[in-house]
Amino acid sequence: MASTPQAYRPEQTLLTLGPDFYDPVAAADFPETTLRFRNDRAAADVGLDTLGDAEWLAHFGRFQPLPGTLPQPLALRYHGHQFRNYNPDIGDGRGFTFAQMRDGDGRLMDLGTKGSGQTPWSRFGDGRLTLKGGIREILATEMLEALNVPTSRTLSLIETGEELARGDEPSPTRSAVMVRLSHGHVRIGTFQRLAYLRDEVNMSRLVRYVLTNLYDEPGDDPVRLLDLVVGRTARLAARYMAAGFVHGVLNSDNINVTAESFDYGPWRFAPTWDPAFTAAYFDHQGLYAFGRQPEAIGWDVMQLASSLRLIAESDPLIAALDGFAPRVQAELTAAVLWRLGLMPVDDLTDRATVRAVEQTLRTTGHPIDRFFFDAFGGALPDEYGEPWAAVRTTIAGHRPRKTRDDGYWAGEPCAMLIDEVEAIWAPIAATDDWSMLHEKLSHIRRMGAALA
Ligand SMILES: Nc1ncnc2c1ncn2[C@@H]1O[C@H](COP(=O)(O)OP(=O)(O)OP(=O)(O)O)[C@@H](O)[C@H]1O
Repeated sequence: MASTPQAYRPEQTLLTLGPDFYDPVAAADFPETTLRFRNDRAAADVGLDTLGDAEWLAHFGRFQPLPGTLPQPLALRYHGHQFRNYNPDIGDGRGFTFAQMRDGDGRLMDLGTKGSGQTPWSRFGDGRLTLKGGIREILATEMLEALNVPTSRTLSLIETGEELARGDEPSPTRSAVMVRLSHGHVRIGTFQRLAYLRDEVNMSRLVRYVLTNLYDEPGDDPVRLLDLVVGRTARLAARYMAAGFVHGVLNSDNINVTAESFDYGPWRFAPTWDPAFTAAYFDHQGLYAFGRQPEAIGWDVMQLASSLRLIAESDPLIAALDGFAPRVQAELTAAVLWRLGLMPVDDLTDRATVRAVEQTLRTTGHPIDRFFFDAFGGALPDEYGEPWAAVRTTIAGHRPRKTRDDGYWAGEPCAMLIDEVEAIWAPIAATDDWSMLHEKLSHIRRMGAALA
């Protein structure tokens, strides 16, 4: 991420896809707009940190267009497999792409919304987001960013003064509108929709759009695109595992082809290394359980390959898909070593280290966050007894990537288990006390700085 102040560089590249990809929409007219969270660190990466609070509210609560970018919000069209069932009736039902711009690294970024009102794709929904849902999204994105998982970032959360009815929250519950900063909003489901419609022209156009604008590789080769997506999604799956994160709803409409993680609904962090740990209460089969996430993401990428069959031969697509499992393995090794603050040695040694860590975490049921905190830099404290012998030996064979000088290591590990999420929400719900949230965010950012 760029560290110097960035100029605001607006774009409207999305319009080059043409009107078959989206529907112009308008934001809801909210009874109030109260600023609850502005992410100036993310804003600085796209030159928006100079906005005053009044301008911030005007753009991210009232959706007055930002200069030079999209003239009107666009609700994107997409389909997707939800828990393996194909659903052709989805699309942006409570959000839209509001603006596009370059970040400090020159990447094309989107500002997308959640809870901004109804669209042609709302079906039975109210188009709204609960305040608690927005806060959960802030917590997930900040934690994942600190733990080196590629993720969308929560740019803004504004409370909107409506009363919402929800089955999974005591109702009525408070409303909010969120803006996220994402490296594109092209989902695997965006491709699936075109395959479903057998629309070859737009499929080729979408391949070109993604390669040119999101992968910086001008071209139109669907196999090349699949190969790039395989590599990036393998990395995402591995980093979820090393972070102990369970996304909860890895449907194909929730997989961005840039493999930036997004859409934080019923997510949880796993307290222990339990492959069967499940986040969503409605995931009765454990389809998206902690240990099944690589398989779930791989399945979604297979749907991308099937969609691309519309314009490509199957053999090279299958060959590209075959790269997924080995890449997950290699990325998992790298991600676990990174979280341990260790340098790689050689392939065999690195894999042995990661295998020992995984097995011992699983058999001991030791808290994940505690272990990575204690083991950072390669020396396990004495309290870790006999069951940890193999881990102690293997990690000592690596040079540290970083020392433990940072003040973060003198405190307690920063975790984000469900009880703490609820504990952060409770004082906001009861007395509008936001202090716990802000304390937590600063602890998360201290962890991020200590790990980076
Ligand atoms: N309250 C709602 N009103 C209208 N549509 C909704 C609502 N909640 C969810 N949807 C729609 O249902 C589908 C699945 O919802 P999901 O929770 O995966 O997405 P989301 O959180 O709304 O958005 P995103 O995937 O962009 O983060 C999407 O098409 C979404 O727009």
